[in-house]
Amino acid sequence: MAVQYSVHDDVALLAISYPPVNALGYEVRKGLLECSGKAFADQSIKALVIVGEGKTFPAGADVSEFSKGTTAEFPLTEVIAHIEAGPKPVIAAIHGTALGGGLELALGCHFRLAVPSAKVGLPEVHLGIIPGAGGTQRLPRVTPAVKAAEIISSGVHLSAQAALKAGILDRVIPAGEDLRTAALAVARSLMSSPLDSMRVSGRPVVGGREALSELAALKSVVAKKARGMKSPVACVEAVQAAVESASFEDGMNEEMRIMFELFTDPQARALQYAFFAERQAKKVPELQQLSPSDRPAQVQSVGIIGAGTMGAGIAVCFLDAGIPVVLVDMQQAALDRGVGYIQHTYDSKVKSKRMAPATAEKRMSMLRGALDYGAVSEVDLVVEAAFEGMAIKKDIFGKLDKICKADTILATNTSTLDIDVIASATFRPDKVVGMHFFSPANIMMLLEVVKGKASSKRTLATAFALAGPLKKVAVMVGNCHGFVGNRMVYTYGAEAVFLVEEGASPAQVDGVLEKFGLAMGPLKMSDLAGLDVSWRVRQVRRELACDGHPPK
Ligand SMILES: C[C@H](O)CC(=O)SCCNC(=O)CCNC(=O)[C@H](O)C(C)(C)COP(=O)(O)OP(=O)(O)OC[C@H]1O[C@@H](n2cnc3c(N)ncnc32)[C@H](O)[C@@H]1OP(=O)(O)O
Repeated sequence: MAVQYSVHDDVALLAISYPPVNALGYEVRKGLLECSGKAFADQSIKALVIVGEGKTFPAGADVSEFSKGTTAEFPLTEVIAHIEAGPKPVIAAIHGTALGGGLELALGCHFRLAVPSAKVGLPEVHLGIIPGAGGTQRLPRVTPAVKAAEIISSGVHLSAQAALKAGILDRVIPAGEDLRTAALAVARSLMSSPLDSMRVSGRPVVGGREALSELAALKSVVAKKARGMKSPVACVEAVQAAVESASFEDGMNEEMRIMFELFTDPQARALQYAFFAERQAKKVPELQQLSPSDRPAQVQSVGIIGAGTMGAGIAVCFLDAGIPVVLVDMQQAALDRGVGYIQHTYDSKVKSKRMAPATAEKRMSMLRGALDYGAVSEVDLVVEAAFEGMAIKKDIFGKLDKICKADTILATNTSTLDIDVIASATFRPDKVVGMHFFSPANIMMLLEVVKGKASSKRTLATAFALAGPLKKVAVMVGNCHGFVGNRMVYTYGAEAVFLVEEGASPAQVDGVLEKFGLAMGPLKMSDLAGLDVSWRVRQVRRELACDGHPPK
């Protein structure tokens, strides 16, 4: 049973049990409709509570159904309308993440209660769609329309406190208090209250038509940032429809029209594919069911060799994850530049109010600069981010092997070079692995974990597990020239250069691709990564080339 029904005196408790995230799939929607109908019809029941079993309130509609077409059976919009229109108060008791359809369900309830650690949001925009079960119409009826549009178009997850402040939640219970007990008490306190004012759909849009000029301004900001993505703009338009429509029903019809248009769009299909692909990438067969000795090592300190753009960017990733860093460079000037880059990164976050000054200070206090390898002798992991040259890398790894404690994992950030050759410079090839970050390392999400022929499961599992705290998407790749990311970039970059050779200006080439939606054109990207790096890579590719073909 996807929804379990239990009676607590005069309150019915509907517990959604549909692992892993209680997504609102067919069985859940059917269960909610049946169980709420049963409670509404039972004279001895005076109120209902909806909770999620396990780790969360529903985290959204079941995205896996989108391509199967089963969302049309017991549509979520109708389930929510049935609950909202019902004759008895329904309390949403939220823990974990009430996202997308989950928050839409809660907004259809008459009271929203949450634990302090709960998060809520409408992240549909990341799947190329808009909240299509009333979210764009109900959210602006509990929080100002412009704020609603910001929340929906950004897909941000709000903390329980922020959601309470915004009017999205009605109460946050103190930490440690039992959610179900608190929800049952709220249900009892509301049993004889009139329901009309508790039905969000019956309320006016917060801010009314005066919000329209601010919404228009927001739409142009969002359109600029969206770079061709349709859903962020559509999110604002759906909220505009809430303001402009004569009734809630008219607004709902417009939401449905926009949703229908986006639902089958290739952008939505691609983003939904990416959603599942990212999760699939986590499931590396050989790293499933690890024996205790193969499980990831605790990484409590990190050494980074090379204070250039990559090294400094990687240092920021670890500092942000709360892991102390020793940054090593052989040149004082280079070390100063690297530390300066890190300081500048935090200063700009503080300046733009994205980080509290105390947090920035704490991160900087976890950074130590050094001019010799001896400084990393005791760290758990070293990430080498020196120049892209095999002789340099082998020399560094040989030295690290002698200096570092026996169980230190040695990772290289090489973007192209053979991990096995680098590992051969050590007496611990099982503890050598590639951890290839993409420039700028503290911003780009992808982390290639490169598997050498001797890399042990524990080494690979450690590098892979770091993706969590580093907030990266890790992908396990084989050891070949350029791995996966750069093999794609070579072809893409080469075509860009051919266009320049044929007469287009670099600005034109980048401009067209940026207009298409890329954050940065390929030629700007080469500038950022360093033209010297590309040059070195081309030299190696030429040396490795066989009969004029690129290396395998
Ligand atoms: C009509 C409505 O407006 C339309 C919608 O509601 S669209 C859906 C909106 N909701 C979302 O986009 C939320 C998507 N999910 C998430 O952000 C995250 O999964 C989460 C924050 C809930 C949990 O994160 P985390 O703990 O890191 O677990 P994560 O690995 O992402 O997911 C766990 C599993 O749940 C699945 N899952 C998560 N959300 C899902 C969803 N909405 N539908 C189907 N499966 C989902 C994942 O595919 C994964 O399955 P797997 O173990 O088989 O690979």
